[in-house]
Amino acid sequence: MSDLSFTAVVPAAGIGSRMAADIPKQYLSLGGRTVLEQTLARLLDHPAIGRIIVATAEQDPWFEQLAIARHPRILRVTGGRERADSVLNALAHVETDWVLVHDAARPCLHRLDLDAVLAAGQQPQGAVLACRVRDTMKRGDGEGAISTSVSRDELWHALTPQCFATVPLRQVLSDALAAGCVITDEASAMEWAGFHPRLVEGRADNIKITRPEDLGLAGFFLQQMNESKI
Ligand SMILES: Nc1ccn([C@@H]2O[C@H](COP(=O)(O)OP(=O)(O)OP(=O)(O)O)[C@@H](O)[C@H]2O)c(=O)n1
Ligand SMILES: C[C@](O)(CO)[C@H](O)COP(=O)(O)O
Repeated sequence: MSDLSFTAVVPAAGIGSRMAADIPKQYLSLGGRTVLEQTLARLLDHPAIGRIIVATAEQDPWFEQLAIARHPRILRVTGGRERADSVLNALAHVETDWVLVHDAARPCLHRLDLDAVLAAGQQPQGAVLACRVRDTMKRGDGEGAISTSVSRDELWHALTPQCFATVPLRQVLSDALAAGCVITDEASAMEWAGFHPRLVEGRADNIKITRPEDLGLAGFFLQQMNESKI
């Protein structure tokens, strides 16, 4: 697939509160570049991806300092209060029939996983990269004790990229947010509208850098990836 049929949307407007760093986690150093630059490099390399629309915070002073900010395929737009708002703002600038949304905080995306979710996503239901739960899952009682165990059969971690037809996603995300739904990924909005996105099994090292311990892990995964030239 090399027809530039996808636009990538990269939500990068978060503050990284769980990372507890001095700057938003997408601008922390990883493998000699920022997290965001590492993520964008994975997307720029793919022949099916044309433009990349990066949603940053309105007052973000860091993005424009990056050389990649002047890349001809990259457009910066202003994000929103929540991740879903940032994605919706970016979707307003997507002109292709198909779009993939990928977190700025997920730099360890393997090419084969990106190939797979792009191939699976070009159909009405869309597709999300995901990995099966490995641990026994518990639901807490809210007071620090186990309420119950949750069957891990068919329990998945939703990752990104998540791929959909642009027009339906834009409309459904707008409607779901207007209806007051809590939307933490694009698939949630599509499910709310009755769609059943495909699950594309991906690698568990496609981690979302969220907490301090994730940065070192991401550095290790990236080093492994670069050594194996994936
Ligand atoms: N209003 C927001 C909130 C988040 N994001 C982006 O969505 C991705 C996933 O969100 P998350 O990991 O939750 O990032 P933060 O919101 O920055 O983290 P935290 O919840 O710890 O503050 C990140 O790339 C983040 O920059 C965004 O574009 N706009
Ligand atoms: C989109 C996502 O990465 C899929 O797991 C996740 O929902 C983002 O959640 P966050 O709370 O915005 O990090």
